[in-house]
Amino acid sequence: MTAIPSHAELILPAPAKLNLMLHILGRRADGYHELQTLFQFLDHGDELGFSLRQDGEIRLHTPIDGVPHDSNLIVRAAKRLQEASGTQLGADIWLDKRLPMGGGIGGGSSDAATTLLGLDHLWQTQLGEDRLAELGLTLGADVPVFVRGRAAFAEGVGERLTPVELDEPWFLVAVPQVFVSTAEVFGSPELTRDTPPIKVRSLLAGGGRNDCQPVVEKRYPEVRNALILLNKFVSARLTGTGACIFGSFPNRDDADKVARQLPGTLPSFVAQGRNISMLHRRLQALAKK
Ligand SMILES: C[C@@](CO)(OP(=O)(O)O)[C@H](O)COP(=O)(O)OP(=O)(O)OC[C@H]1O[C@@H](n2ccc(N)nc2=O)[C@H](O)[C@@H]1O
Ligand SMILES: Nc1ncnc2c1ncn2[C@@H]1O[C@H](COP(=O)(O)OP(=O)(O)O)[C@@H](O)[C@H]1O
Repeated sequence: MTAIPSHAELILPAPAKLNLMLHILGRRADGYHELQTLFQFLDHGDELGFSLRQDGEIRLHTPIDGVPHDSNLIVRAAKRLQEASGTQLGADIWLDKRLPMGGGIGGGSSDAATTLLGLDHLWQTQLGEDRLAELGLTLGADVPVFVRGRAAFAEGVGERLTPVELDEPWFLVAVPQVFVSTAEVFGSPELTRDTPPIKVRSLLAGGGRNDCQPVVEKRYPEVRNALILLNKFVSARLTGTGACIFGSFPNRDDADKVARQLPGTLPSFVAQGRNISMLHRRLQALAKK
């Protein structure tokens, strides 16, 4: 059952992402970390529904437990777009939450990007992708890549994006049942922050790792145990700061077979890696209508 009513005027996906690798190069004066990371989208995600309101109100009708209405990235994104565009319009919004939260697969950031693009379309504010990516960055480091919708090599804190063409394998993503705090991982004394920068070309030839993984494995036994388990079938790696881990397969069947062998205590899903996000594919289809 979807949480989105059939009368919603616009229904759009908010896909997950994976960090196929994540290197930490250093720490900036403001405490944020300089990264190099490779983002690819998954054909699996949340879904959002939008309808116009003439009274300027932003109403999210599907609250998330533990996230107050005005802190929800969807509401924050909608308000940021109202301020930036000066529109007098508002919106009713519904979220069908399918992605695990705080899992390193970017659900909150993707919801924010889908809200920016969806309302820009509905309100006809026509801010353009550059301005929307800029607005997105004020909501979170991962929002711009979802606004752009192209698999990318990211530098800086994730905002300097170079689009890349990657293979599109199938991924098995396992979801250890633990919440990993991004701030705790980045704040850990044992985190290595001195990986030398690499060129995107050498990365595409293969390789890379996730520098956060040793810290997360040490602090979160649930993640360490899940990695041990998945590594029995496929080379497994952490995405972002976790808790989700993933392995890649040449086809869906192989991924499904491994998924069936994981214990019930380790939920998982299978999805294809995509270089153009399904949000953008949907928006392109709408533009052609
Ligand atoms: C690590 C990545 C990789 O894609 O993803 P996730 O695991 O969150 O999905 C992101 O860079 C996460 O970016 P984002 O999700 O915006 O992080 P935030 O919640 O804003 O950051 C939480 C905290 O982590 C630290 N932080 C975050 C990003 C960064 N480049 N350096 C940092 O030091 C900061 O202390 C910040 O206050
Ligand atoms: N719409 C939203 N969806 C998910 N999380 C949200 C949302 N709005 C705010 N948040 C907050 O952002 C945190 C990180 O969410 P999420 O993007 O799922 O994690 P990650 O960046 O690790 O993939 C959540 O724990 C929650 O407190």
